[in-house]
Amino acid sequence: MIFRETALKGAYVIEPERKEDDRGFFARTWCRDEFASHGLSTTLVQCNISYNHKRGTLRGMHFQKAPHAEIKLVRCTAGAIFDVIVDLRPSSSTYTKYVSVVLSSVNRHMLYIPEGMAHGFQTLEDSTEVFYQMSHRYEGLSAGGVRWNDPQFGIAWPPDTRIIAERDQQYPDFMPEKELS
Ligand SMILES: Cc1cn([C@H]2C[C@H](O)[C@@H](COP(=O)(O)OP(=O)(O)O[C@H]3O[C@H](C)C(=O)[C@H](O)[C@H]3O)O2)c(=O)[nH]c1=O
Repeated sequence: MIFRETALKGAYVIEPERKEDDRGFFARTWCRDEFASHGLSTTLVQCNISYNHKRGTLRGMHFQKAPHAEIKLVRCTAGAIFDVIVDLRPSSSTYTKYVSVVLSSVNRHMLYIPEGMAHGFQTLEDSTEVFYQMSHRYEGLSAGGVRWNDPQFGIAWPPDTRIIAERDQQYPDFMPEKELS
């Protein structure tokens, strides 16, 4: 796998290395030793699927509050997503900055998301499916979120007619520091 750190420290775009032959190709999408050698978590507690009927479906921006903060490895196994992470680590030099990347069933790129980041995506195609590996179990009572269109972050989402859950529309404006309490 090829690991490229993003502008947000600790977040990586990971590209599977294809072993091609005339049948097609084989590639690893996760390897404990390779992840450990890059200083990335090898803790796997839960795997999730997110299936989305329509292009323009926007889920996020979500995180779990401490002590249930989670590391995520996200990839798109059908269709394509505009994937976004926001740095919510007050001590980080990129606090409140975001990074976006297109993950698709064609490029097979993955996004490794460390603790302290909000994550969300907008689907770019109908029938888009996302696969997650999580370092921590789901703790609904620790679920936190910031709003996808919060001016504090200024995320440049692809223009589209969006499908967004009521909860995701209603997060209050981000208040630095207070949000992470
Ligand atoms: C995340 C999660 C949810 N659920 C249940 C809770 C609800 O009954 C149902 C849908 O949950 P929710 O509406 O929070 O799903 P999303 O809006 O897709 O949330 C996800 O969207 C953004 C993009 C993320 O990065 C997280 O994976 C996650 O927060 O699944 C579970 O049972 N286990 C889980 O790990």
